[in-house]
Amino acid sequence: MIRPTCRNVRTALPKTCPVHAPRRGLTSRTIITDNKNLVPIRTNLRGSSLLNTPRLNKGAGFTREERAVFGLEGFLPYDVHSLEKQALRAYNQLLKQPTVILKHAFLASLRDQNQVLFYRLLQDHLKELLGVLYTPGAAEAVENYSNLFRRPIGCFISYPNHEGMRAQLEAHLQDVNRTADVAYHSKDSKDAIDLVVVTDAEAILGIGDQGVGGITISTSKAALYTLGAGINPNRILPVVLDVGTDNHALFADPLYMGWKRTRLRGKNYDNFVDKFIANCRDIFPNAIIHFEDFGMTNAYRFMEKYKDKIPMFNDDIQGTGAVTLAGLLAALKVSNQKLGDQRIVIYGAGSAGMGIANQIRDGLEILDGKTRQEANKHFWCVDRNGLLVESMGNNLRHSQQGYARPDAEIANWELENPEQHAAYLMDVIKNVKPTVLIGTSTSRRAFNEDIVREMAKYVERPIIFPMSNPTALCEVDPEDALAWTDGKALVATGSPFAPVPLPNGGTYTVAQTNNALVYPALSLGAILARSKTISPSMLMAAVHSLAQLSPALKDPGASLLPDLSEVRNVSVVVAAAVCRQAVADNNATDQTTIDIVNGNHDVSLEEYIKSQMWDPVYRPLELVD
Ligand SMILES: NC(=O)c1ccc[n+]([C@@H]2O[C@H](COP(=O)([O-])OP(=O)(O)OC[C@H]3O[C@@H](n4cnc5c(N)ncnc54)[C@H](O)[C@@H]3O)[C@@H](O)[C@H]2O)c1
Ligand SMILES: O=C(O)C[C@H](O)C(=O)O
Ligand SMILES: [Mn+2]
Repeated sequence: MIRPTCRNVRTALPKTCPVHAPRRGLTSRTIITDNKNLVPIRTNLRGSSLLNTPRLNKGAGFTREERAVFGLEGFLPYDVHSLEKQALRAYNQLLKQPTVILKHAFLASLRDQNQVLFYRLLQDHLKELLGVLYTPGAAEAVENYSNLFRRPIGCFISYPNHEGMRAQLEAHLQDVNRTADVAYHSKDSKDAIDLVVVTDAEAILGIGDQGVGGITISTSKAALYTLGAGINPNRILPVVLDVGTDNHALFADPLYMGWKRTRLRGKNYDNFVDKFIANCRDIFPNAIIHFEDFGMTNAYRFMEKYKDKIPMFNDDIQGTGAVTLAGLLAALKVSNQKLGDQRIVIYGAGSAGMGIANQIRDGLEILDGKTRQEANKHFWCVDRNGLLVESMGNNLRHSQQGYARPDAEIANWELENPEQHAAYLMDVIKNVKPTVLIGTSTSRRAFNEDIVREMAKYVERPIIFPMSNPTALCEVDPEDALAWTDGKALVATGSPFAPVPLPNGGTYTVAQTNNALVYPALSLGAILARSKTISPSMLMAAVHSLAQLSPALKDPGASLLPDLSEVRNVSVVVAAAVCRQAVADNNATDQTTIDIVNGNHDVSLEEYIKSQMWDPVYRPLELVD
């Protein structure tokens, strides 16, 4: 039980209300005891307006008293149903949907009707439904966005309307503030948004440019924030920046709903994104900005520009780097190896690939005391044109440059196809004899039998992480990787896979190395700390805390990382590590969190984090004029 610790109880609330205001003059958050779900939400909506407001609607769950107060009796069938009963009905309806895409559409429409029920249904069946809502189901939903469209969710910032951008964002703020939720909002109306998840949809998962349909990746990531870290869904703004599309199929589709122009590039694009960031900082000054699925060059440029100035991160680069290093550290525990002894091949040197390299490189520097130059030598990065080598010069992207190998290194290699004047994956495997092979190439089945068997010739426990999403783009099926290595490979994938029966009996549980195991907690920690930036040390704290939760540490045959359906428990631990690091680095500005981390409070950090997490339950409603 969390005891109330702040002194100024808000007078406007009933005496029993467990809400305590922050001390004056500090930027601390409201502390809510574990009775937070009893705090009423105030609204002036009644009748069908209330039923049509998903964040307040309870449908058949409205009590008799609420039906009387809010004028609902004539709008609802008589019987009052519990949330459990409603969730059962919704689940039965979902099961009748024959395909993943129809299940996804059903969930989207439920989210549009009754927010609590949507999250409750998902929470009750998380393992089963994650693949529908998130990867891989989200990929199909993005591709089919304009055809399946019913009602918009999220925020659409379209270039042709750029002059009205500020007003459009302010309209979203007003929309949130219209339902003052005193359990989560401070009095400052600008404090209504904790998190902005933004994509420009140029590189959605591994399926490329998806134009306005990219909103579904922002809304799916947002839902995972709520399910995975209890971030209040009404305090997250999912955004698509519609800057046109270079996807010909979308152009040809008469039902396409985005801006039908080729993608904006150059100065106008930069100004547009900068203006978006500036507006967000002004209108939602406390919000973390999560960048998702931007094209590689833009992803790195904007991350470099803002990461030391504002609380932002790029999930594909930094979130993916963090989850992969955590998985790798767990795998090395199983194989009894040191990070500093690894030879690492990254196949697909894009946003995710180079983000992974950067995070492992940071690990080599911090954990093994290597210099940057020494650390870089542990990597061989292979892209479309083969192994990255120094003579590629200006053809190398900025983020790839430190990792290019000297040309002299491959001069004596016997290449499979010497006429191509480049070393490809098989050449690298034969000559480097890597211990770790990571796939972020979107190249389906690129780790074929020859590649995997060749790798396994030289290494006792090959570590193979085919990270590409969705499932169909995975570089190797875990079942194959295990069969070709006599069950010795340590495998983890980006998309979910079923456990694999092993040749010698037993099964291998395939860890899902998906950034969803990290980003919800990373942001939750940063939100609670109100950290000025999301620093490398906060990311490293997330890595270590996640790696320590690896089931494989206790049982070498178990999954390398906790199951994604456990993400809510994982997030408490990881967010605590992130908060502690933010405080240790003087990066935190929230006085309550600072006090708790420093032990100057009678709640533990973990208890406090749990108390701040939003639960899918019906809260009381209070009618106001
Ligand atoms: N598991 C996770 O958490 C996670 C996170 C982010 C991205 N991903 C996945 O990683 C993949 C890449 O995403 P990204 O954002 O880095 O995209 P990206 O476009 O930035 O990078 C892909 C890179 O792969 C290269 N490539 C393409 N075909 C190749 C081939 N045949 N051989 C070698 N290289 C090839 C491209 O040139 C590019 O550099 C996607 O499938 C994405 O879903 C997974
Ligand atoms: O969305 C995911 O499942 C992970 C990642 O961000 C990706 O782009 O593949
Ligand atoms: Mn992504």
